[in-house]
Amino acid sequence: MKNSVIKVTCAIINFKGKILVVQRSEMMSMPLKWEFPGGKVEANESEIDCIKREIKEELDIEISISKRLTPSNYNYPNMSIELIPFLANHKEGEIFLKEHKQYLILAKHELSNLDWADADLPILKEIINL
Ligand SMILES: Nc1nc2c([nH]c(=O)n2[C@@H]2O[C@H](COP(=O)(O)OP(=O)(O)OP(=O)(O)O)[C@@H](O)[C@H]2O)c(=O)[nH]1
Repeated sequence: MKNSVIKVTCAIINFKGKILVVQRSEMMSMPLKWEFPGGKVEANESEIDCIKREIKEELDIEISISKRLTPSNYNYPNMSIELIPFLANHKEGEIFLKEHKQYLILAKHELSNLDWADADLPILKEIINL
């Protein structure tokens, strides 16, 4: 399993022109790192179904997807991931965090101040240049 690439989707969710970001909890791997909400694609699941499911599970909100951005391939010491980003809009529901420590809704120029998971850095760059 060590050599297989794990597919992970994540969502860059637009809230009135700002972007929702979440911080991993102390109990998760990569504790306290910031990331875009999302998670692993399950067997026989489409990327779009995956991101909608993960957002419902993690934040209890519904989103609509507007665009797939460029995937980021990253080799962590113990695993390799393909992180697949989607631009999304908040459709309905109030945010209720099920797993993460906290969330922030930030303007684009504020994003780079956070301590991000390494795989997210190319995605961050793409978003800032959009
Ligand atoms: N959701 C999400 N995961 C990310 C991002 N960047 C990044 O490196 N990851 C990594 O991709 C994996 C996502 O899987 P997950 O969210 O389903 O994982 P998890 O915390 O349950 O995983 P684990 O318990 O296996 O570590 C995690 O190892 C996470 O650290 C990101 O922006 N969003």
